[in-house]
Amino acid sequence: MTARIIDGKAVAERLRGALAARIAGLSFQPGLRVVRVGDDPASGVYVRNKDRAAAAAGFDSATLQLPAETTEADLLALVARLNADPAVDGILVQLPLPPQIRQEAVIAAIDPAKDVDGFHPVNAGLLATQQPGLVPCTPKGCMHLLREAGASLSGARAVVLGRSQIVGRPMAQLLLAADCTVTIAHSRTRDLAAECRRAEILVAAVGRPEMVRGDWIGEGAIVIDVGINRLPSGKLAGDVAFAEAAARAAAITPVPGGVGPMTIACLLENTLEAALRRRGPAG
Ligand SMILES: Nc1nc2c(c(=O)[nH]1)N[C@@H](CN(C=O)c1ccc(C(=O)N[C@@H](CCC(=O)O)C(=O)O)cc1)CN2
Repeated sequence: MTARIIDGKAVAERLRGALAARIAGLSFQPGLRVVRVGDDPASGVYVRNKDRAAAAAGFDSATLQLPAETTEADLLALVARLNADPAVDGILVQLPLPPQIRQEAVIAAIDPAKDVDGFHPVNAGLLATQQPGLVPCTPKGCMHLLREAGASLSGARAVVLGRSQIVGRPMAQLLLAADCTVTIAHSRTRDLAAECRRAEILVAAVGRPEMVRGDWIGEGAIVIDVGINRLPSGKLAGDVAFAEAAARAAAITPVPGGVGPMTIACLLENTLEAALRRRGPAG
């Protein structure tokens, strides 16, 4: 079998186009503020791409850049100001944060109604209890891609490799809500390869370049690779050994050009959703 490549860049472009059309019909511009602390170069690229995509789709978007030595108290004060600003519908604090700032404290300080990352415990709880809330962008993007690949989810055996708060756990919740039979596998799982091989849908989110080898893939599986790992050569690699896996899978996402662009498109989707919930269609 040679896998169909799931083109995340194209799907993201379509989604951004659809969002732009919806925003053009509104009487207000949904507001997004991205906060970057320090000068992590990868974060710089992601934040610029978010700003560019948001502006092109018609959002009122701005990045607030803070120095690397910013204190937790200063960042919390900025979050409080953004929470109170009626022009701001979505707040995203770019991760990772410098070591003097507790990520959980900052996430917990964001108004859940403006938490377009979907990381706040209130939004995590709403997802876990199948109530409407803001859903983390990367898992949401993976669900879009699975639908795009024509995956029939109901009753399918899905394995999520990785148990992070940001990707693995919410991904498992979304697959469960779509009636998959879900296994979360992780570093302590016995015989990871065998668990993965049983999957009809495999979502790899471990952050280890090409850890998932071709013989971990069940014949005809749909493989979603969340990993974006920078190799010493400067090249990007996913968590899945792409060529080996593509020889067995029915469909697979590439890196780059798979899940990454969907993360940004879903951030915009969440910002529009947050704006409409807060303001209603007339603003
Ligand atoms: N507050 C958040 N911080 C971080 C998140 C997040 O969802 N919220 N996710 C990642 C980084 N990220 C978005 O912030 C992100 C990563 C990668 C891409 C992307 O489009 N990647 C391209 C390749 C880009 C390159 O050349 O480096 C691709 O995969 O095609 C978008 C967003 C951590 N922080």
